[in-house]
Amino acid sequence: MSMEPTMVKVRVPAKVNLGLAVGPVVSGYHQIATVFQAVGLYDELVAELAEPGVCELLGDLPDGVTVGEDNLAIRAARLLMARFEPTSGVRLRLRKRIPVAGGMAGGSADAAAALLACSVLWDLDTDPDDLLMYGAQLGSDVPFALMGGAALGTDRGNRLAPALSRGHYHWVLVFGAEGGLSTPEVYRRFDELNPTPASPSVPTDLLEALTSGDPHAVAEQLFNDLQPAAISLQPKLGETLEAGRAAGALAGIVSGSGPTTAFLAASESAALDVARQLKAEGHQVVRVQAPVAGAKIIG
Ligand SMILES: C[C@](O)(CO)[C@H](O)COP(=O)(O)OP(=O)(O)OC[C@H]1O[C@@H](n2ccc(N)nc2=O)[C@H](O)[C@@H]1O
Ligand SMILES: Nc1ncnc2c1ncn2[C@@H]1O[C@H](COP(=O)(O)OP(=O)(O)OP(=O)(O)O)[C@@H](O)[C@H]1O
Repeated sequence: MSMEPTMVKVRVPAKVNLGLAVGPVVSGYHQIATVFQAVGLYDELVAELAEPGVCELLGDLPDGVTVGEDNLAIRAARLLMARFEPTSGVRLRLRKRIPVAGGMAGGSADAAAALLACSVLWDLDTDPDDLLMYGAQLGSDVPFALMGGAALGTDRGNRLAPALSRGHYHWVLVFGAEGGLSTPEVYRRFDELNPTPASPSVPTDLLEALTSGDPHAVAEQLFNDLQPAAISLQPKLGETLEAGRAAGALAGIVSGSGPTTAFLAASESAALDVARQLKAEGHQVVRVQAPVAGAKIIG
């Protein structure tokens, strides 16, 4: 009797970049230095065994994502299928909560979830490092979605080292009200605004703040080199950042390439107050804790 499961369910988190330094382009990608933190906002993916050769995605997906071959979850499953030629196929079901084109690595999260789910479903001979390597082939943010927690990312963002982190952080996320932002477009605007960027690095002050466990210290060190580019494409983001600070957040930043904005609060009750006020002003708001684990099997 086979002990292999016929169905695997994976939960995978979104990310924020606590610091994002962007440098020059090398081979089509910007060199970056970033501190990733996985936050408690999750997509869920179920992978079920299917007839040989089948690789398909079902699910009621939000605007901007299709179930077709370009979906990152499908691309991840296809990559493993081509590499390992499993005897059965796979049917994926995706439940998205991470905003699409929101700067929180939602598509990357789904690719990470599919890699993990399919490797278990097909009982593949892969270790965590193999999955990180396949992830990097699918997108710069995919390895971190597998790893979770807090990490330093360099090169294209795909080369990871775990970062020491103490404490729990309370964030209020505000989703973009004017649709998503295209990551390549934000990087292009960055190039227009910064014709000769310096080689990127993460300040040790940020890493030290993270080990202190003090949200006030971390709040002082938050930065995002893509923020001016994102604001230049969606000027209202500047007003949202102001609103979050006025509502009592310690600091606010654009998350990654935006347009999600992330506000760090001093405590859970402070986050509740910030969220309540921003909601009353008409913003679409979610409260999350961080750091959380990376892609994980939950059934
Ligand atoms: C903004 C961040 O989310 C910060 O973590 C990432 O840098 C973006 O990572 P991602 O969405 O996984 O990006 P990928 O799917 O690898 O690349 C999409 C496109 O974004 C641009 N891109 C991405 C990553 C990078 N280091 N430099 C880039 O210039 C490139 O035009 C690339 O073709
Ligand atoms: N499973 C998926 N979920 C969301 N978008 C996907 C997925 N697969 C492919 N895409 C495509 O990728 C584009 C970027 O989506 P995504 O949600 O990953 O953006 P993002 O969160 O801004 O990315 P990042 O933070 O990594 O830059 C979408 O516009 C969509 O067309």
